[in-house]
Amino acid sequence: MNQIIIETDNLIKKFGSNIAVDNISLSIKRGEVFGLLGPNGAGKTTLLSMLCTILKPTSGTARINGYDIIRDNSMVRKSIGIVFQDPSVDTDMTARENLQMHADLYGVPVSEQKERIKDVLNLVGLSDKAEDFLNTYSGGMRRRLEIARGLLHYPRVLFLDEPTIGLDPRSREHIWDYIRMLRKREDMTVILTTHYMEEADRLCDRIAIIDRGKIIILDKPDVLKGGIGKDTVILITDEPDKLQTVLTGENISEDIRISGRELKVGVSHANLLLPKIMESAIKAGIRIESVTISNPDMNDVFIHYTGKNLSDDETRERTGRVAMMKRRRAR
Ligand SMILES: Nc1ncnc2c1ncn2[C@@H]1O[C@H](COP(=O)(O)OP(=O)(O)OP(=O)(O)O)[C@@H](O)[C@H]1O
Repeated sequence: MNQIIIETDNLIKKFGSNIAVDNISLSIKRGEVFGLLGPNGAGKTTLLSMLCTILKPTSGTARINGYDIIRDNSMVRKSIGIVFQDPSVDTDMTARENLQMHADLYGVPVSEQKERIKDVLNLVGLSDKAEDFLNTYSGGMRRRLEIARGLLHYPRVLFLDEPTIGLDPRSREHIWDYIRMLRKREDMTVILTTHYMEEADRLCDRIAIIDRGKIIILDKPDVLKGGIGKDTVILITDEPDKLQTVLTGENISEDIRISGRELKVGVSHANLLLPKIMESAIKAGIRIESVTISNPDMNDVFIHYTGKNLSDDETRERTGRVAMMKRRRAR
């Protein structure tokens, strides 16, 4: 489990004067699910494309499964599976025909093709749909088939660029289950990019947040969430202004916001400070109607490190873009 399967050394990619990937060095362990988060244009796809040998680095290099991405690129390609953003299954074929065509492209020996196709279809839960035409598949099923296709040659590392974009919540859950199973059953390393913070949180062992081509922070989701040092205590009271004055006077927090009867108090460790907050309120004769503690989530982490919020407009816009792309392809 501790064996390093991906190692990058000062990887740089420039497009003219634009530095898309700016000196990235990182190590990823065998069997990890590793997430790359970042705003649009942060350099995630460029980094993945270099690791997949689709793009040549401007300088620096990386090793995957022991092979150098520049010197041994054909061995790197044999070690990896790729599922990139653009939906690319041919809808006029059955799932089996589609996999057959890709088994030929990947150079899977003919004698092994039947068994492998059976295996990967089973792995993504599409065995009973093998003879169905892909134009009858849902978006989630097509995505699962793309993952099956990326697994045909039994790669050690699977790259997933936005594996669940445009899918409904139930299909996303399905894809998450398959990714977890792959890691467990196949000891496969999975590198994924996503714009869904909850997805990254629930799925990834470690997450790197990238902005302007650089890794800003890299750690386990729990450490990232704990590290921004901010919980929010939400108090409902008839006297929010008075309570704010009391809490400020007691030096409990400088980050207190009032909205109607609600008082939001930003603190570093809510569990430790809550008794003190309640005690101060009681002493001042202020009645508290309810108390809730809100811990930081990955979205808070993302905003903290990038200053941007991906949870709303941008995600919706991207989802719409992919839906449009699919509609165009279907014509
Ligand atoms: N082929 C290219 N030619 C010129 N510039 C490029 C090319 N590919 C990417 N870039 C630029 O490199 C930077 C990083 O882009 P990249 O697509 O890697 O970001 P990203 O984090 O994957 O973004 P997104 O989340 O939108 O997919 C951007 O400024 C982009 O405009």
